[in-house]
Amino acid sequence: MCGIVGLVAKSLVNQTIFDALTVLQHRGQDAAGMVTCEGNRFFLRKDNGLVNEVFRTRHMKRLVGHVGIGHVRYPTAGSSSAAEAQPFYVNSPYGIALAHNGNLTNADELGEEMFRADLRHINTTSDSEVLLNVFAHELQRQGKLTPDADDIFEAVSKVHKRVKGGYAVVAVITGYGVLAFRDPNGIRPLVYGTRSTPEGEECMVASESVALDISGFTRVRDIEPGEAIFIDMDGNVFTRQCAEKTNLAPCLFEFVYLARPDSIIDNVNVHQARMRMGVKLAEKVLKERPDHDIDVIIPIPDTSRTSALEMAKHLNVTFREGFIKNRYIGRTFIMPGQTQRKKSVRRKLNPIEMEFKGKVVMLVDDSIVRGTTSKQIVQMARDMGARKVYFASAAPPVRFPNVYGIDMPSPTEFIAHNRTESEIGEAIGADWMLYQDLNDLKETVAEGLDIALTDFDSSVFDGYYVTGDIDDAYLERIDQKRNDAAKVKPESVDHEDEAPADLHTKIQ
Ligand SMILES: O=P(O)(O)OC[C@H]1O[C@H](OP(=O)(O)OP(=O)(O)O)[C@H](O)[C@@H]1O
Ligand SMILES: NC(=O)CC[C@H](N)C(=O)O
Ligand SMILES: [Mg+2]
Repeated sequence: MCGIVGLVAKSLVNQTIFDALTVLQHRGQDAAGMVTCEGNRFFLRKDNGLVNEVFRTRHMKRLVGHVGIGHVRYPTAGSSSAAEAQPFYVNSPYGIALAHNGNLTNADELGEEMFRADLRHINTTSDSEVLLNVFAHELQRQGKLTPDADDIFEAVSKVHKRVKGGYAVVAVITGYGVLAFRDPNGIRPLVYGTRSTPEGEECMVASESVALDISGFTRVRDIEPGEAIFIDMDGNVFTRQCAEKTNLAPCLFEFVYLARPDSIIDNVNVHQARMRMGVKLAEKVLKERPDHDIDVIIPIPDTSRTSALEMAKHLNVTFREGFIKNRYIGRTFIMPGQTQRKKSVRRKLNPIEMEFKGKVVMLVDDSIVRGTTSKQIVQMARDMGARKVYFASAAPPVRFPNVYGIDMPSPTEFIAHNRTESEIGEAIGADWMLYQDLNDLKETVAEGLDIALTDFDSSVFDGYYVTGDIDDAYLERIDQKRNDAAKVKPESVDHEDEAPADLHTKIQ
């Protein structure tokens, strides 16, 4: 789940895009990039690293123009080399740069089609480069010297016909403006907002509304599944539904873990949804063990804090921050390798002994995927003298691979693989294991909405894939290609050495 942003402003966009990317950093920590456009020229800076490492003052000074897009990357396809950082660029037609959150499930077939039928060259193993080329090809086929919004929307309609998977996209077309669109199931989030300035209205599109908030944009609405929005260079906004068949089925994991709590996604207040997850967990505790002996509820920071606090309140049990998080270490789950993830948990979280000693503790996390965090945390709680250690997860067991933009390709790597809930508890060393039920989780997200939200991409929990194109052979293929062992490279191999040479003018 990368983070994307697109902006058409009345003054330079570089700082506002930078600010947006810093609050979308939780969606991708591996690479960052930005393209700005002035007149008929693009300016590109992208590299591996966090936002404030990639964009130094010297780069920012040269990212000129009042139109641009940005990206933070968490790879789900191809390699993690800097050459696959986004945005990607093609010079024809017009000059287009594109950034993508999600994952295409037919990228291999499309890549082949690009080569054989569309006579286009793809230079990396990134699915996003394929997506850009499909769009470029379809826009070129409109055959216009100066395309208008209708031509651009027509090309997006064609993209929806060819591309499968999860995709929220921002693109900038040289001299014309910024385009954004969302897949027909609305799997990955996309929202837009506006800001008034003395020079006129400015428009931003982003993965999460928090990006709008911090720069004073007012959220207008989510982009609908299949819908596209085009903002021309003067800031005029055009929207159109470009897909024939749509069905809102947002990724349930966004609400559990991926998104920031201060975002609103598909009209769902993520913070409130997580609070309700805590209440549901408390209800389940009371149902399973009405005479429970929990002394204290301790969250595993950061993401579970919101639900753990509400769970404690509902159970009338003390809530304590027993683990202190090192604020300088990023999210462990989205780190690229298991060795790094494993090491990071201990460096990131340190227990406070008095909160554990002699107590029956209920640890709460938002989710358990590989069990990297929970195993170590339970052990830490015991080392601190906890009498009993219980564990609750605000999401059901993660049992199935994700194919829409979360790098979880390999079911055998999940702690829940071939284990019942109580066996998972044993595997992480907990005395009692409590999981949220899937229906309860869905209810916590959908509660209180004006328009009913009934469908979700809940594939990681139930193995149902909303795009309808996923079979066992596909899952087997991505497992072989992207499991942790397949990704491990000998220490001596420098990713930069394998990267295709830079083809485009890039600000160094
Ligand atoms: O079972 P695992 O494979 O360990 O994955 C699940 C854990 O990873 C995430 O935390 P992360 O450190 O990424 O981010 P957070 O600080 O936002 O909680 C998530 O919140 C769980 O704690
Ligand atoms: N997490 C994502 O959204 C990844 C986008 C794209 N598939 C990539 O690997 O770069
Ligand atoms: Mg966590």
